[in-house]
Amino acid sequence: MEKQTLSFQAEVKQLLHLVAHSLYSNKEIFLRELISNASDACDKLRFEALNQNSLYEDQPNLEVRVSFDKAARTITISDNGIGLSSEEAIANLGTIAKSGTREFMDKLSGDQQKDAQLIGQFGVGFYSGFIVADRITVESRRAGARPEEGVRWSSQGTGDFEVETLTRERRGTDVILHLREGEDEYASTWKLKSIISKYSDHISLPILMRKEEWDKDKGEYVQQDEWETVNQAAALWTRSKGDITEEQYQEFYKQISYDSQAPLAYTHNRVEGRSEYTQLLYIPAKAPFDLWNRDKRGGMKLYVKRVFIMDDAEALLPVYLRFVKGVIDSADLPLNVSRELLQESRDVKAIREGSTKRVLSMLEDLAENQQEKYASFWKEFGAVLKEGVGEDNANRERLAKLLRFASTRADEGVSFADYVGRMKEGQEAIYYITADTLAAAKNSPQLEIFRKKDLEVLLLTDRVDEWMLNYLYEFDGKPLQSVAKGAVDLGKLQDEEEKKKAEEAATAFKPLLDRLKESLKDKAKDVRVTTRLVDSPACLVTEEGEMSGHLARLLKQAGQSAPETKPVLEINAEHALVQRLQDSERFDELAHILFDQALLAEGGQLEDPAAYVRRVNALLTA
Ligand SMILES: Nc1ncnc2c1ncn2[C@@H]1O[C@H](COP(=O)(O)OP(=O)(O)OP(=O)(O)O)[C@@H](O)[C@H]1O
Repeated sequence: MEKQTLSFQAEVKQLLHLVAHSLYSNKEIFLRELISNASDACDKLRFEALNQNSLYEDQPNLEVRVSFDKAARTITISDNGIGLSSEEAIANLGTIAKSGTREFMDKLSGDQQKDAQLIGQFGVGFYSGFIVADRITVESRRAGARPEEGVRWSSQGTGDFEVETLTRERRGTDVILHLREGEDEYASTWKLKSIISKYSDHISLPILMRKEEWDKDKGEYVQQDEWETVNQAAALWTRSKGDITEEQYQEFYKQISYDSQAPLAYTHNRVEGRSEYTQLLYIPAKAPFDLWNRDKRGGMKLYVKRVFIMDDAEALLPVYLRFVKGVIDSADLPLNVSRELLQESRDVKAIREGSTKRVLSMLEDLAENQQEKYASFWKEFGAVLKEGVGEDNANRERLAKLLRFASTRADEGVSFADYVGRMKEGQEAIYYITADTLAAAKNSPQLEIFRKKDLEVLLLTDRVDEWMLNYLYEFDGKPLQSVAKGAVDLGKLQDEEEKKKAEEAATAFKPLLDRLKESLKDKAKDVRVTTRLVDSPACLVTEEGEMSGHLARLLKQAGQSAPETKPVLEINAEHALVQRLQDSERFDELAHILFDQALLAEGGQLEDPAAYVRRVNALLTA
């Protein structure tokens, strides 16, 4: 192939610009990224060679070599992994194949610090070489290809790159960084070694560098021909816990997660028994930018007997734990296991169940012993954990204990157990209300009687709450009851006198109720007198068993159809407005205003806002 000049994909150009402008605060990560790619390339070779042993050619020992040339001002990262064909070099080093690239680019704010963090999460990979290099040359030959099928790729990291054919005896890849002006400090054994031990110690392959010896005559260290291994070269999770430092656990996490922050918690175990595997699971401190994308599940890496099998092995954990990052290394699965096979495997099922339990134990431990950490976990991932209540029957009770809510007592951090502990004598149910925002929930008229009687009500404002409540009926034998559904029945908490008063009011107001029903027959299913209101004249409630107004609105917003159910209008017989209604000449107008205001108060939208404004204005000018 003649030398060709090709243009980078638009996203790569954008990314390169960011690499040069946002990542300078942590330059040394380039080495971690390139060593990680080299190690991935060796993993890929080992995997392909399972079916084709000849790919090893005459070099069965996989390794990464890091070297430098002070005079030429270059650093070279070499591996004898799978290598690249010309087509692969063009495709893989000219574009970003990752899904979600667009979405990622849209998130960038222009604020360099924030963007640098996001880029960290996304992983700049190969392109991070341009942090310290103003030209990168890649020389490679794919395992199994002929020597004359090698490729040289080269770019200055701006608009385009060059590719040409190359004859190369060795399989695998050399990445040669031509250092930028002022970056010469990286061309040093000491510097490179220290970066490797900081970031890449856990890489399971040997990373080799040339030995150096002190030359008395020259008065400096001189490179020898001999190479030495400069990392531990044992996959971190295979080592015993006692031999791993906190820093090493954290560094490994950063490596697999692209998160620049330390994890919130982790657990590392060797599981024996029916299924044998090692698990190393981390809970991040912060939610990634694409947490809400249920299809994006990049957390878990699967190894079988230390051979890397796949990234994003979603079968290893349920969807609601998609924020967990980590590694599973199975001793039982076949090496040629595919994604499809994983779904059906009994061993994988055992791993999934075991890992789910481990994560839940880790969370329980935080909730019990490190409440601040748990609160911060909850803020980041609580809403995702709630999905588990619907999805994971087996662990529903454990999950329910981990839930935290706002309530009329505290704006956050209330557990069911806290609530139950504070229940009044005679209180039989756990009361809750759902709304779009905390303010709307707090100010809802439906809460008035509960406030008056000093009964705590949970305020649920996550979108997933309504859905979750379809699966959660009770906690600790106490039913969950919406304060906006059905007639309010405080049971033993209501005294006889109140009950009597309500009944009397219902009889006395019968004619008024009949008129209201007639006026509002297109809007309200029923109109009744209630004791749940103290300060407000009216509110809307849903019949027991019907979909709440809040959920119906959420579904509509999401473009789904919701059954058209009419709410019940409840009125406060003691309110001045209701009293005035009795003998008003503008009965019909007032009736509609009463209904519309009740709808507004619960966060609903008026079907005909203009008519509402007209009615109110007519009253104001009357
Ligand atoms: N040393 C290498 N040997 C073989 N292929 C490589 C090597 N380095 C990079 N590549 C190829 O180039 C692609 C792009 O690398 P890059 O580091 O940008 O992204 P990635 O490795 O896919 O993702 P990430 O680094 O975020 O995990 C890789 O997927 C791989 O196919």
